[in-house]
This record gives sequence, structure tokens and C-alpha cells, in this order.
Amino acid sequence: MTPKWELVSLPRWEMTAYWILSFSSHLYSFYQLHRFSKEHEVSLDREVQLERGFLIWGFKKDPTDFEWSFWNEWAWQSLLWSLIGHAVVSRLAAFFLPQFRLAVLTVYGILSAGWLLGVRGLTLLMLHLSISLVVAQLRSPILSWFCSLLLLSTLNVTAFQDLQRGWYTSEDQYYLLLFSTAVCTLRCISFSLELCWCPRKAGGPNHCPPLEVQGLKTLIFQFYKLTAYCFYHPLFYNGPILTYRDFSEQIDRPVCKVSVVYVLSGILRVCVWWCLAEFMIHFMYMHAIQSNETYLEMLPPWALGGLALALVQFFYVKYLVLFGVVSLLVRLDGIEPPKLPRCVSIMYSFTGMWRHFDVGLYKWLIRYIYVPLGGSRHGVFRKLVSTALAFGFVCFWHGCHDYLQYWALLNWIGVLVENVLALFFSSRPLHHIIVRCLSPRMQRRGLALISALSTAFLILSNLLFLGGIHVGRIFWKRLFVQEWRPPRHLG
Ligand SMILES: CCCCCCCCCCCCCCCC(=O)SCCNC(=O)CCNC(=O)[C@H](O)C(C)(C)COP(=O)(O)OP(=O)(O)OC[C@H]1O[C@@H](n2cnc3c(N)ncnc32)[C@H](O)[C@@H]1OP(=O)(O)O
Repeated sequence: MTPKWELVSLPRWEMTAYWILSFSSHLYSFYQLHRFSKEHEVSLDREVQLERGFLIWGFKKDPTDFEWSFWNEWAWQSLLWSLIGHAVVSRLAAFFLPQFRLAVLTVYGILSAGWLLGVRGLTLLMLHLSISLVVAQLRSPILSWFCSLLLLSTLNVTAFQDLQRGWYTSEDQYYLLLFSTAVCTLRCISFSLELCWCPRKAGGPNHCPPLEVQGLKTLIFQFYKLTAYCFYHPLFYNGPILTYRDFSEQIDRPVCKVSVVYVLSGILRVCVWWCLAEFMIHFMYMHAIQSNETYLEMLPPWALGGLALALVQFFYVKYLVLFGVVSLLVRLDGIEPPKLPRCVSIMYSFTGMWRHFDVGLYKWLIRYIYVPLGGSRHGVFRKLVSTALAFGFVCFWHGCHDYLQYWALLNWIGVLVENVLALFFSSRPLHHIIVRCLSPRMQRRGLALISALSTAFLILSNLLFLGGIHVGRIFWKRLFVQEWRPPRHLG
């Protein structure tokens, strides 16, 4: 058996010192980025049209984070009201028609989706669902996968994109359809694979709702279940993703009694996160700056660090808001949502990052890709392949752009290097030497030192995801190449 590392805690004064150092360097680098934003406000305004700010008096606001502006606009326009409507309908149905609650929620979900996506958008989604269900009748996971990937790839075909754009008066409506179709595909994959595996499972009726009996009646019943799962309103547009198994096990539970304090504290928490995200884009124009290479080259070192931190922190706070709102509603329906993302500033490894950031997607990837391909229990080669295909799928699902391919490759390498290092340091002779030469506290400090390297590459790879290739390239050049070169003597 490989020996295990036991990590002890460090003295309290030392931990306090690290927290203070980390916190103050965050704040100082944000302040430097703020100064840079203010100094270049006029030219940034000319380039990206900063908006009139409202949160802090006299400040402008950087509106160039597409996802944030997009969901905020939809939220105020309609989504907030339809989500509140869902909560009311769900409560009323639980009270007056408990046995038909799922049917009521399904009708509500379909009507809400149709209201925003139109009849043609709704028909497209129903077509995806029907095709997936028909293929799943063959009970072949490979065929189901093939069909889902084919459906997913249609989202990137220009002719289909143009056709769908033509259905709407605004680009935003098209994007709403695109996002909901992409998330729906994940649900279709989940449903189809559960259906394929169902007959083989010994789980009994709890784990295996009556999907395995053949016949038209069953097919209609399955379609109803799939529609209820895909059109469940709180999770419909943007997730987080729940597997069909988790959804079907929990949706029939009686809705929980709501304490007003619980709801109000949940709403308050989301409002605080929303204000924090808005504060960040009023205080620092990080998205406008990252879109222009000249600014990236000009940024002083602290402001450059501040930019990287601000980009990843903003992404985290954004997802606290987006997932936080729907998680609150989902919990009121008696369903346990995936945990919210963990703060990115306390992440120090690739492995940990993906376990704790989008927990719903992680569980989905583990259940439908990683474990079926062997995962970590069938040798190194299977682990290499399973990890590659997990990242490969995420890259494909996001559209397979070139910067996503680099992101997936770097993350794959990152996860593998961490696994190799963990094996290396746990190997008997080395473990023995380390335990003899280093005190438990020094072992922990050593791990922290190694993790610093991992963290640096983790930030770099995710900057590629958030900003594209040019951002990754300039950060690589400025932080990893230039900063480590010995200074040249003049004269
Ligand atoms: C100071 C500032 C720092 C900032 C820091 C930067 C942060 C910057 C953030 C910005 C964020 C931007 C960008 C985000 C944008 C997206 O959110 S998109 C991202 C979507 N997510 C991904 O792409 C992640 C893809 N990768 C993964 O999900 C995981 O790495 C993988 C590939 C599944 C591997 O997971 P893993 O946990 O390493 O796998 P492993 O431990 O081997 O196995 C997991 C479990 O399965 C079990 N298992 C494995 N194989 C088997 C088997 N054959 N049979 C049964 N069970 C098995 C294991 O026992 C284990 O069980 P538990 O220990 O959990 O009980």
C-alpha cells in the first residue's frame, strides 16, 4: 500500500501572517489596477463605451463581460419574475395538487421556455429530446453518446446558426436558445445513459424509475420524465447541472417548510454577491483592459497581478450569483443543489479546482465520462484517456475554439503532473526519506511551495479560458519569461 501524507496544521501566528499577506496583496493589486483603470478611463471609454455607473457615485462601469451583462439583462427583463412565478406555482401545486406537482412544474417550465424562445425554439428543443429518447431505446451507451455529440455539433454549424438567428429579432434571444440547448444536451445525455444502464442495475425501483418496460405507453411516460427533467425551470437556462438520477430521486420529495429567515438570508446573500460583482466592474475595468493587448503590455507588475486576480475572482462571484439564485429555489422544491463554487483564491491545485468549482458538472463528468472509461482504478493509461476525454468534452461543449483547446490541454497536463508528483512523493523510499528529514510542519510548508507552482499554471491556464490566447500569451511572456530573466546592466 502507498503511504499516505498526514498534514498537520501550522502555528496560528504563521497562518495569520499568511492570511494577512494574501489579503493585503489582493487589495493592493486591486488598488493598482483601479489606478490604471482611472488613468486610462477616457481611452477605455472611447474603445468599449463604458456605461454610466450607478453603484458608486461618480464611477463608470465596465459592461464588457458578455455573460454578466447578458444574464443581468435577461434577469431584469423576465427571468427573475418567471423564477419567482416558479416558486409560487410550486408551493400552490404542493398544497392543492401534490400528486400532480411534477406535471404542473413541467407545464410551467415549457410555457416559460416557449415565452422567451418562441415556438420554433421550443420545437427545436423538443426535437433534440425526441431524437435522444428514440436513440436511447436501443440501450446502447455508445449510440446515445454518438447521437448527443452529433446534436451538440449542430450548434456550431454556420447554416444552422444563421437559420436560428433568423427566428429572432435580437442576437440575445439566439444566445438564450444556444445556451439552453447546450445545457439541455447534458441532461439528454444523463437521461439516455441512465436509461441504457437501468436494466443492468440492481438498484430497484428507487434507482430505476419504471423506464425499462417496453411499449408506447412507456415511451410516452419516458418522454414526460425527460421533459420534466429538461424543462425544470430554475435549472433550465444555465444550470447548475443535476444528473437525472439525482433529479428523479429528489423531485418527488415533499417540498420543505420554508422559514422566512432562511429565504431572506438566502436572498440577502445573493444581493451581497451581486453588489460585490457590480462593485468590481465599477472599481476596475478588467474586462475592457484585457481585450486590448497594448494595455496588457503597459500594465505595471502589481496591476498586472491585480488584473489576473480580478478576472478569476469576478468569474467566481458571477457564478455565486448565477448559481446562488437558482440553488435557493431548487432547495425550496426539496432538491439538494450542487455545492456553490469554492473561492478561487484558496485553490492551489488543478485537481482541487475542478472538484470544487462547478460541482454539478464535475459529478456529471465523473458519472458519464470518467468512471465509465476506467477513471483512476484501471491503470495509468485508462486514467490518461479518461482525464483527456473529460476535458476534451468540456472543450467541445463550449464550442471547441482554439483557446479552449489550449485550455483543455494545459489542464489535462496539470491534472496529470499533479497525480504523477503525488505518486512520486508517496513512493516508499522517498516518503521514508522525507519523513525522516523534515518535521511534519516543514512537510506542509514544502507542499505549499510546490503548490505555488501549480497555482501559477492554474491561473495561467484559466486566463486562457477567460481572456483568450492573447491574454494567456502576454501573461506567459510578462510573468514567466521577463520576470525571471536576470536584469541587464546598462552602459
Ligand atoms: C490566488 C488565486 C488562485 C486562483 C486560481 C485560479 C482559478 C481560476 C478560476 C477561474 C475559472 C475559469 C474557468 C472555469 C470554467 C468552467 O467551469 S469549465 C470547467 C468544467 N470542468 C472541467 O472541465 C473539469 C474537467 N475535469 C474534471 O472534472 C476532473 O479533473 C476529472 C478529469 C474528472 C478528474 O477528477 P479527479 O477528482 O482528479 O479524479 P479522481 O480523484 O481520480 O476520481 C474522482 C472520484 O472517482 C472515483 N473513481 C475513479 N475511477 C473510478 C472507477 N473506475 N470506478 C469507480 N470510481 C472511480 C475516485 O475514487 C474518486 O472518488 P472520491 O475520492 O471522490 O470519493
